[in-house]
Amino acid sequence: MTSTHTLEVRGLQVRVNDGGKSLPLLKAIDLTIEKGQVLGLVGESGSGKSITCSAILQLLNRRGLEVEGSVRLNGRQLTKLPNREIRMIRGREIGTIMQNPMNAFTPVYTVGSQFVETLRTHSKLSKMQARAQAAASLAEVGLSEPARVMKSYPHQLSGGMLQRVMIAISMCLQPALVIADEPTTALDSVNQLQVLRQLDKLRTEYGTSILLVSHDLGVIARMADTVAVMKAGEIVEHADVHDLFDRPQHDYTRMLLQARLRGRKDA
Ligand SMILES: Nc1ncnc2c1ncn2[C@@H]1O[C@H](COP(=O)(O)OP(=O)(O)OP(=O)(O)O)[C@@H](O)[C@H]1O
Repeated sequence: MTSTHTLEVRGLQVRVNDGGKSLPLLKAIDLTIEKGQVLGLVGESGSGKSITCSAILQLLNRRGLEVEGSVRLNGRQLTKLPNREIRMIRGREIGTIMQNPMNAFTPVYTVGSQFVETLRTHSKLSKMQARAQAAASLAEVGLSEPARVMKSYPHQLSGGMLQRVMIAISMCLQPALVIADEPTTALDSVNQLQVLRQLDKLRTEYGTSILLVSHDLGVIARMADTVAVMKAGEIVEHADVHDLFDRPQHDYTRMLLQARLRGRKDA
């Protein structure tokens, strides 16, 4: 059977062993994302959004959590792959953009050397070719002084700049899927807008599918094609973005939307 989805998650369960008792963190969730589409994942704090991202990235088994179910990327089952293969898939086929981009970089190497190293790990580019591509890509994401950015250490750049470096890496590697977990939460509104624009470019120009986690329903309304709503480790509603905002089916979704309206009035 051939899959038309970039990402297809079926019956994904995560359980934690707590003093001999096995407690569910994710309760058999299903998700799909089509090529070039953005799936927004929303839900209150602790509902399981980050666990979902980590489970898709195959990062949980080694943390002593029990994981079951199926995760397919362009039809290929990721759950049974050896670590070496998964490490190559992370970066090359699945890019990540996280809330705190500082964690994605090693503090003691320049941003340029880490960018070049990442490109060379996943391609056959020479050092010079990789440097040229990295600089061009930094300019493409709107960083006006690529040479300075390349020479900087991570702590010398702002969060918004580092987020855009992460996006620039994805633009070079053109992964099938980017997982963006609260990518704009730590940014001011100008940087937020720039990062969202670049994420949008990633999907329109490169056909990248994006799993976008955000507690900000304004960001979701602007970016997502479909939305999945999580509550206590379950997907309670998965709908087209317009249907979700116009005709929410689940009480919990209605509550999230009302909380947003209240937040706007209070602001
Ligand atoms: N390694 C772990 N072991 C045990 N429980 C965990 C582990 N990681 C997360 N949890 C629990 O799983 C639940 C879901 O956490 P998760 O971080 O996915 O929530 P979230 O929806 O991303 O929240 P937030 O919006 O605050 O980031 C929480 O109750 C959390 O305490």
